[in-house]
Amino acid sequence: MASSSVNLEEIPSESLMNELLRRMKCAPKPEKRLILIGPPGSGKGTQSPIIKDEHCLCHLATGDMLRAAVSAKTPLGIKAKEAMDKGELVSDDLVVGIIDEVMKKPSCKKGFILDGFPRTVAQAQKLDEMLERQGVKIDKVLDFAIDDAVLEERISGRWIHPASGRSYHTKFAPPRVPGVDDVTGEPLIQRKDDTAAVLKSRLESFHRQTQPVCFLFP
Ligand SMILES: Nc1ncnc2c1ncn2[C@@H]1O[C@H](COP(=O)(O)OP(=O)(O)O)[C@@H](O)[C@H]1O
Repeated sequence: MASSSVNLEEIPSESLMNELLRRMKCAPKPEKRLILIGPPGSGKGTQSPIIKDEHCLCHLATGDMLRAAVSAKTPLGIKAKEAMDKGELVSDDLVVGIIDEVMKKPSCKKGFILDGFPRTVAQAQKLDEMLERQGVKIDKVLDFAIDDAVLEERISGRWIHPASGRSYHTKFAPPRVPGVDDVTGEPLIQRKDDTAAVLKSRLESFHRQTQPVCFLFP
């Protein structure tokens, strides 16, 4: 058996124990590949971490990845920022490139949750090609069919912890301490696109470009 090059002595015992417990819990879990589709504020980002932990999957949230790229001012982030600020979709080729890469992460070995991808028919066709190359398929598509009328209150009260993507809501899911993340105590922020005006544009993009994707799945 190959000897590990990692010096385990430097890793805290609690971290080692937690990782061992996680591996024992995850080992018997079947592989699962899920797509979550729904309008902004429909609950994809809230439900994903719960599903991820229960089924030992990686959570691939294209919005979070794009926001990280924008904040790091990477070439990808600079290209994506303008569309995101307007609530429009980022170009298919940019997003397809991201997903193709991250799906290969070791943490996606048991499967993944696609949150916010595919968002166009072209992206769905590219996803089919990626899955065929990997010899895997989508097991379930969860359609968060929420009425537009309730989304503005959800979006305008949403606060997030940027580093983890954990989301809160001032009325429906308040943090234990106002304004700070329950786990790290770090400050929460509101997304630049979480305003009534930008939501209108995001909903228009959703109904025009993303909703047709739902009809691709039996
Ligand atoms: N698959 C995608 N294709 C194109 N643009 C995307 C995609 N995923 C996210 N984006 C961009 O990132 C923004 C935020 O995405 P996300 O966090 O999933 O927000 P939402 O709450 O609208 O689902 C979107 O409004 C869009 O500009």
